[in-house]
Formats: sequence, structure tokens, C-alpha cells
Amino acid sequence: MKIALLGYGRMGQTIEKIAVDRGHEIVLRVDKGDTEYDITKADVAIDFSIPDAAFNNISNCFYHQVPVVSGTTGWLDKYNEAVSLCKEKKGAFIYASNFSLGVNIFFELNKSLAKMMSQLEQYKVSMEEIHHTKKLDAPSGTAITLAEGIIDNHEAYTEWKLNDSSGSSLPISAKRVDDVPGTHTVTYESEVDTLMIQHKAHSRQGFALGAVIAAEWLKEKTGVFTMNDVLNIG
Ligand SMILES: NC(=O)C1=CN([C@@H]2O[C@H](COP(=O)(O)OP(=O)(O)OC[C@H]3O[C@@H](n4cnc5c(N)ncnc54)[C@H](OP(=O)(O)O)[C@@H]3O)[C@@H](O)[C@H]2O)C=CC1
Ligand SMILES: O=C(O)C1=N[C@H](C(=O)O)C[C@H](O)C1
Repeated sequence: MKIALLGYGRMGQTIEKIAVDRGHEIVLRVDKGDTEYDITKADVAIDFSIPDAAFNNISNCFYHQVPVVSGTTGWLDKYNEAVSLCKEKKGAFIYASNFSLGVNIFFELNKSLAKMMSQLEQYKVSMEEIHHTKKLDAPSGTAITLAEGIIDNHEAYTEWKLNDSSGSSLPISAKRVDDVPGTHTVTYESEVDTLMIQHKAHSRQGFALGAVIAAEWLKEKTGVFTMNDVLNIG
């Protein structure tokens, strides 16, 4: 499979190694300032760029009918626009805030737990995410997906807020520490005990492998999909 990498930073370079190990060829590496490139030489594009660039990178793939997998976070105010454009241009698209297989299981576990805890008023929920200091967005895309999973399944919460537990807000704390690839913790606390679920990435390998698996799955499809479609869960 011929792959275009849209964004050749920490994730782009990790994806390259895994893709080559799985027998794929990288035919294009696009980074800041690269505007004149031929996306059509790729069978599939993988976008791990920056919040300000993701929507344009993804749209360009739709205009040229190149299937695109995006893991860039912090641009989701334009997600619905991207979905509409994909459908209009008969493109193929998967976005995930986290491509690691473990986190996608964690997302489902989080929803089931929220449904059960919704019946137990004595427990208050909070979330924490920890990432490296170079991360541009806060809270992380993964934390937002986890928060949405709780809000959809727990009666007491209607929105999430950074460090604010007032009213029906689910508080998220975002910490930045050198070199941490990504740790997410959901905590339910009562007066008598604490229940926690956590996913801790040991490196970027898991995110990159999931993105390559998603690209292999998407290559000859048309439509808008999620990692649940790829993994057949949820
Ligand atoms: N969904 C998931 O599983 C995961 C998502 N992420 C997300 O992926 C994104 C990238 O993360 P990471 O690799 O760590 O970040 P990096 O900063 O290491 O890489 C981003 C790259 O994008 C480049 N870039 C800037 N502008 C453009 C543009 N217009 N087109 C293409 N590339 C451009 C940057 O260049 P320059 O440095 O010169 O500006 C940089 O090389 C982030 O949004 C992060 O949150 C990260 C890990 C997992
Ligand atoms: O920027 C990162 O590094 C990561 N970003 C994603 C996010 O915002 O959730 C996924 C992962 O946690 C690493």
C-alpha cells in the first residue's frame, strides 16, 4: 500500500517505521510549508499534523478521492463539516482521538462503567490526562472522548470543563510532564472508597500501529467510519 504522511513529526515518523515493517511504502511526507504535492500518488493518507492544518489536509484528500485516516486532535469544531464533505465527494474517512487498540477497549469500558455508576449518587467522577510538554491542545482528544462517553451514559453530567466541578460539570485535569506519551484516568470517588480505571501508553507505538491498521482497513472503502468499525466493537 502506498501511504502519504500528512505531518512528519513524532507520530508521522513512528507510523513510517511501523508501516514499512508491515510491507507498505511511504510515497509522500508532508510537513509545515509543503503546499505543492500530488496526493493522488498515495493509496491512503494518514494525517497526524497540527490542529490548524488538519481540516485542510483532510479536505484535500476528499477532493482527490484518497482515503484518509486522521489522528490529529484539537480541530473537531470542523468535524461535521469534514463528514459532509467526505459524503459529498464520496471519499473515505476515519477520525479517532486515539488509535491505540487498548484505548478503544478503554472507551467501551468507560461507557459501561458510567452506565452502572449513574445509579450510585454517592460517587463523583473526575478525569485526569497527562501528556508531554510539547502537546498543543488541552484537554487531550482522548479525554474529550472519554468525557463524552460518560456524559452520554451518566445522568448527573451534562458537560465537561477543565478543573471545574460546579453544577453538572465533569472536571478534567490536564497535566504536562516531559516525555509522557499519554495517561488517562477516570476516577469515581465516594466517602468510603475510590474506583479508578486507567490507560497508560508506554510509547507512541500503540497509536501508530492502530493508525496503520485503520489505513489498511479503509483503503478500498467509501464512507465515514470509526475505530469501532475497524475493530468490530461497540
Ligand atoms: N489519535 C491518536 O492516536 C494520536 C493523536 N495524536 C495527535 O496527533 C497530532 C500530532 O502529534 P505529534 O506527532 O506528537 O506532533 P508533532 O508536533 O511531533 O508533529 C506534527 C507535525 O505536523 C507538522 N505540520 C505543521 N503544519 C503542517 C501542515 N500544514 N501540514 C502537515 N504537517 C504540518 C509539524 O511541522 P512543524 O513542527 O514544522 O510545525 C510537525 O512535524 C497531535 O494533534 C496529537 O494530539 C498524537 C498521538 C496519538
Ligand atoms: O498529543 C499526543 O501525544 C496525544 N494525543 C492524543 C490525544 O490528544 O488524546 C492521543 C494520545 O493521548 C497522545
